[in-house]
Amino acid sequence: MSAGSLAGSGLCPELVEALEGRLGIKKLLPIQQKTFAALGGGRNRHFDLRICSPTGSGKTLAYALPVLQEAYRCQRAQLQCIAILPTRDLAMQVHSVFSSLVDASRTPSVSVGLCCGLASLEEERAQFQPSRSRGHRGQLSCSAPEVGVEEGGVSILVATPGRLKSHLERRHLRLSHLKFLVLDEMDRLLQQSYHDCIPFLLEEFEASRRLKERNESRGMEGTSGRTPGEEAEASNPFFLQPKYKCPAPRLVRLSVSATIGGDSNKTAKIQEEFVRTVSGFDASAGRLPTDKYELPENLAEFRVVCAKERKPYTLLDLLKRVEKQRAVCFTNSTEASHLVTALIRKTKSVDWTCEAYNSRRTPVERLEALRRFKRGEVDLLVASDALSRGIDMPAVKLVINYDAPSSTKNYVHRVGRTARVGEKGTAITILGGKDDVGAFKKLLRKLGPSHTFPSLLPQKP
Ligand SMILES: Nc1ncnc2c1ncn2[C@@H]1O[C@H](COP(=O)(O)OP(=O)(O)OP(=O)(O)O)[C@@H](O)[C@H]1O
Repeated sequence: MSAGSLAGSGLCPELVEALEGRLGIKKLLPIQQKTFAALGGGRNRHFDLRICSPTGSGKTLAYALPVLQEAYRCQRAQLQCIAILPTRDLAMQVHSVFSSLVDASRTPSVSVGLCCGLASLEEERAQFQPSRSRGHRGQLSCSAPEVGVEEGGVSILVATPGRLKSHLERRHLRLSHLKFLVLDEMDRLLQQSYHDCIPFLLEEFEASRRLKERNESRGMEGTSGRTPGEEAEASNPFFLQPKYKCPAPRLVRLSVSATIGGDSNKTAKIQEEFVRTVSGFDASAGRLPTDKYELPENLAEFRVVCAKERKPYTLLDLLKRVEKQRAVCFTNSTEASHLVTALIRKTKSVDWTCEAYNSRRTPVERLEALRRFKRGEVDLLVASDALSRGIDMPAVKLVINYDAPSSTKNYVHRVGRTARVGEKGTAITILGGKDDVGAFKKLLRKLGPSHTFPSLLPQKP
């Protein structure tokens, strides 16, 4: 059996079938193997976990697989996992990863919901309503329902912070069975103004757990025997045995990012307990990459230097020089993204088709732009940093930084849209004058002594 093969991975048959059949995945990537092992296939919930690994290394499935395996094991229509993503586009992307696996596995007790503001609060709330007609093999909880809170409904909820908070404030969600809280792009979630959602969620979870314990001690909950899920587990060799029996559900926080920082003041907000790290970073395996980031292995980096005011011409010249391919061009603002798009479209001698992708466009327009890009109808997406984090575009070959990135993290996430999952990719940064060159040199120092400053783009690459 080869390393990482699905057959020897400990994954349940539903997931193996879904991965192979729906996603065409034949083996697990290193960060996926490590995370699955650390979490004992979703059963080991004795510590919180930070999942740190370079862009495009497969972190989404790294957390999705143990979460789903645990949901299949339990076979209960209860909310077991909330995954929080900083933007709507990312939430939709992660929702579609979970959904494609769940749809392919045809396990009616497990379902996935999405709350990111695409629909009204009431429409989103409908996902949390019990759906007894689904004929799930598990059972709805015997515990007394909390006032205003629905039982049943989705097992995995993917949400943006603001929207999740709105549902929590209205008590639309029952949290007492929650096992996993995923904070994807954790460092960005903590940066944004709405990060107060996370302490709020943790407080709600605690309150809900206390209520459940009170109810149990008053004899209101009558589950003494094994659940159907536990019965199935006892005879199922695919589920790993836990080292210790877990008492009441413990909330495991899974923090995920290619650039998790070591700022303990910020991470304190997440209230991690006995935190461990699984790392896909070679040099710092087992430790947090606090001030050191890593780029994808097969990334070729170049720079082009020009006078500030000549940047538009330099970009056009670049597009004429390099072979037309699927590419993303980053700007530092939505205005610049629109201006650059208009410029390329107007320039007859440049035959790249392009679209603007930024926060000024509606979510539907952005989704459509992404779809057209993925279908190959658009060669170049001109994006503000709305696209720099997490968006998965497997076939991107080239990233152009029209505006120099503002930080090391920003550079890592931008260029990480290419050279994903072992593919080759190129990043070209346009530097407008000495100041840009100096600032860029400074921010790249954080990539460590082994990183060499990108060379000048050859005349004929
Ligand atoms: N085991 C696997 N085998 C082959 N491809 C995989 C595997 N797991 C994931 N992928 C693919 O790898 C790509 C990148 O995965 P993903 O988006 O999870 O990366 P990431 O590490 O979260 O990146 P980022 O840090 O940029 O968000 C996706 O297209 C995904 O389908």
